[in-house]
Amino acid sequence: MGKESFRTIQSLGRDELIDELMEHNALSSDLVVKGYGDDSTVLNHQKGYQLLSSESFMEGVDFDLTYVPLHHLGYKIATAAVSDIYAMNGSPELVLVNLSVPNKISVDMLKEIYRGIGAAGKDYEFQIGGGDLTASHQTLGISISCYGEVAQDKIIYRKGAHEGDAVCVTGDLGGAAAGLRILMREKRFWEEQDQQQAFQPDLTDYEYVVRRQLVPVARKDFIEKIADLNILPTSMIDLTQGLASELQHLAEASEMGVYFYQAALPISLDTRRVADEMKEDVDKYALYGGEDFELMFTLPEEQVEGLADEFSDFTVIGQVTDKEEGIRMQKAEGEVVVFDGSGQQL
Ligand SMILES: Nc1ncnc2c1ncn2[C@@H]1O[C@H](COP(=O)(O)OP(=O)(O)O)[C@@H](O)[C@H]1O
Ligand SMILES: Cc1ncc(C[n+]2csc(CCOP(=O)(O)OP(=O)(O)O)c2C)c(N)n1
Ligand SMILES: [Mg+2]
Repeated sequence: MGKESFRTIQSLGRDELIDELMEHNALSSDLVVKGYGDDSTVLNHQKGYQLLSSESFMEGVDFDLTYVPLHHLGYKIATAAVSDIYAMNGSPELVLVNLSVPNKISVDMLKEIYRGIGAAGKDYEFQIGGGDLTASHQTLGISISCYGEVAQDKIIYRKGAHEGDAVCVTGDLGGAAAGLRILMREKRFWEEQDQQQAFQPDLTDYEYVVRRQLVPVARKDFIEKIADLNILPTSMIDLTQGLASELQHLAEASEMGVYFYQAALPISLDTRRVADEMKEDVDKYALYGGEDFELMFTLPEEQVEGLADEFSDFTVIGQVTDKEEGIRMQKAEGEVVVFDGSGQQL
């Protein structure tokens, strides 16, 4: 391939890349209700829909073995995979685990990863159904595909948000990014020492954010609560990447705009404390940090109170607007900023 034809992945962007790759897909099976482009793939099923989601973690890109306990790694990747099933209002049933294993990883280390996946299986109620195992030269790679189910009249897509709906998020945002900052700082500190000792930082002051990074929890509780209350959000997505990017995904799929308030972003005090210490803007953790695995959903205004009466761990951050209005954030001081197509703030 000539050098002029070498297009870098960065030059295209993630969503455009996936679109281009998928141009090679030749078939459109009757089984498939929604192919790629939402949190899970949706298939027809006698009783409802089947859901499929997939997550890959590469050492050095998605995790760093210096500071990630292996059972946490197993739990976290399972969380990431089931979170996409919950984001469709489904329940996970089974996962397939693919491992690419370098020589530096022992049997006991792999068993630790599986202990984490098994613990997630108990919490989220899925079975480990099989997988694949291959060797790798240097780096550990793990991928989990998750199979789940949802009743036809309960499925929630990214599309479906209506003008005027409240835009809501569960839990708090930016904690995982704050935790990553702390772990990276401690690693740098350790590297600057003579590295005689194993990496054993004292993280007691940062317990909350470090847990948010290492062992995030998918919001099964929210899915169960809305089922109990018979509340059906009009659209939903999980927050794997930062809020800005997922707002873009939801707004685009729904062909709507979103107006939201910076001051309304739910951010814990522990997360704020880390940003202060790092002299960084905490809202950037929430907007661009990612890995919070919270759910963002839209709900007709008149249903918000009913949900709030029964479930307190969610926040209204704004409302759905006309598509022409784009994605806009009103800053605490009143200034309004627009987000462009890539989710970056203009
Ligand atoms: N390599 C790929 N080929 C085809 N589709 C892909 C690929 N990677 C991701 N997708 C699809 O793009 C959509 C978004 O994926 P992704 O950004 O990984 O979402 P999430 O953050 O919810 O895991 C999904 O529908 C997924 O199936
Ligand atoms: C060593 C290390 N580097 C970076 C991160 C941060 N990180 C890893 S995955 C991720 C979220 C986005 O992941 P991506 O693969 O783009 O998401 P998906 O395919 O699931 O949408 C972030 C912020 C991390 N946790 N550990
Ligand atoms: Mg998702």
